[in-house]
Amino acid sequence: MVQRRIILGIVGDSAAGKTTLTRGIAQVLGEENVTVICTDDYHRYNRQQRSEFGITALHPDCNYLDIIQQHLSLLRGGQPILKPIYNHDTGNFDPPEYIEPRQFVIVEGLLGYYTRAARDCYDVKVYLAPPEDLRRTWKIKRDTRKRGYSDEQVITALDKREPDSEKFIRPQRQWSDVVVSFCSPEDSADENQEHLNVRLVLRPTIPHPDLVRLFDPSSAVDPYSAIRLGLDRDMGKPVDLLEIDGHATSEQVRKLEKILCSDVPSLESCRLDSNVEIGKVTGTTGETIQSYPLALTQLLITYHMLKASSVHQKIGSGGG
Ligand SMILES: Nc1ncnc2c1ncn2[C@@H]1O[C@H](COP(=O)(O)OP(=O)(O)OP(=O)(O)O)[C@@H](O)[C@H]1O
Ligand SMILES: O=C(CO)[C@H](O)[C@H](O)COP(=O)(O)O
Repeated sequence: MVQRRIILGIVGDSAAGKTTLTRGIAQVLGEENVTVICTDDYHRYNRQQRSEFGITALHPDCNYLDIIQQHLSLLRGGQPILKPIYNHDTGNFDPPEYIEPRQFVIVEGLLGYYTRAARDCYDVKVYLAPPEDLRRTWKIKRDTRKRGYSDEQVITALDKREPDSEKFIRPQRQWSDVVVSFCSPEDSADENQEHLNVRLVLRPTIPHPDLVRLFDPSSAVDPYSAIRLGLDRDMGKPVDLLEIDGHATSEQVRKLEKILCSDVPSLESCRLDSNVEIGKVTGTTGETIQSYPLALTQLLITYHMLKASSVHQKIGSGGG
């Protein structure tokens, strides 16, 4: 019997940090166990056509959502796909690629949760939602450095895309199990990305680790702690909120790490001490930064992937 694959969705607007988050999770799970699919490859039109037709890459009609759906379903069942390739250097399509899914499949892109049938294919759904000003900064720096655009071209494109971001991209937040927002500390005007905080909205749609163990029950809740857990509402629904500051100490980070590892022992080998790649991000000027908030976000998502995998193995072997 072909073992079904575990599928992680990472959805968010352009330059919201999807590739950065994905890279670390793939490293933690072991690159040899992971297939990464970017749904930019399913654009219906090339760059020139989009410009002629006056349609943005964010519009559902500009993407083969039906084929994404079919491919997700095939990948989940362990079947191969012939995936198109969109080339960001040329703005055109390359010959398609034959892909056989490995144990874990990470699907990152703009419209991954747009259709119900696609949403039903994921084991874990993450939505990336940095504040818009931070995302615009990331997009301008990334597109000018890596995709050959000028500052003015990126700003014009961002403004032109805004109505589609609002209408088609941002509403997908509601379908996610975890919303990840990296953001500058409130008291910091600069964009020192080494110290970005993370705000994790944890919806009760999947079972999260018992994070209350992070805190000493005998002491009062410390609102100034660098790791905080609370209750909140997101898009009108009750959620848990885990906040991790960029200046969290290694002691606090290890405590959280220990909780994740105690539930999923196979995470032990992925701890920050032994895994130098986790939490790494290429800064906007090309420098490499290591971020505890990013590392812990990657560990938490990996935790959910491994949990989903162990549940399916149990079901597959007839266990409860
Ligand atoms: N957690 C983070 N901390 C600091 N900088 C980040 C973080 N995530 C992303 N960035 C910055 O934003 C840029 C864009 O990120 P990334 O390429 O991961 O976005 P993306 O969502 O995959 O974009 P696209 O969908 O357009 O390909 C990165 O090159 C990096 O400079
Ligand atoms: O929103 C995007 C996600 O990466 C890109 O802008 C879209 O894929 C089109 O790519 P390009 O600008 O290279 O033609």
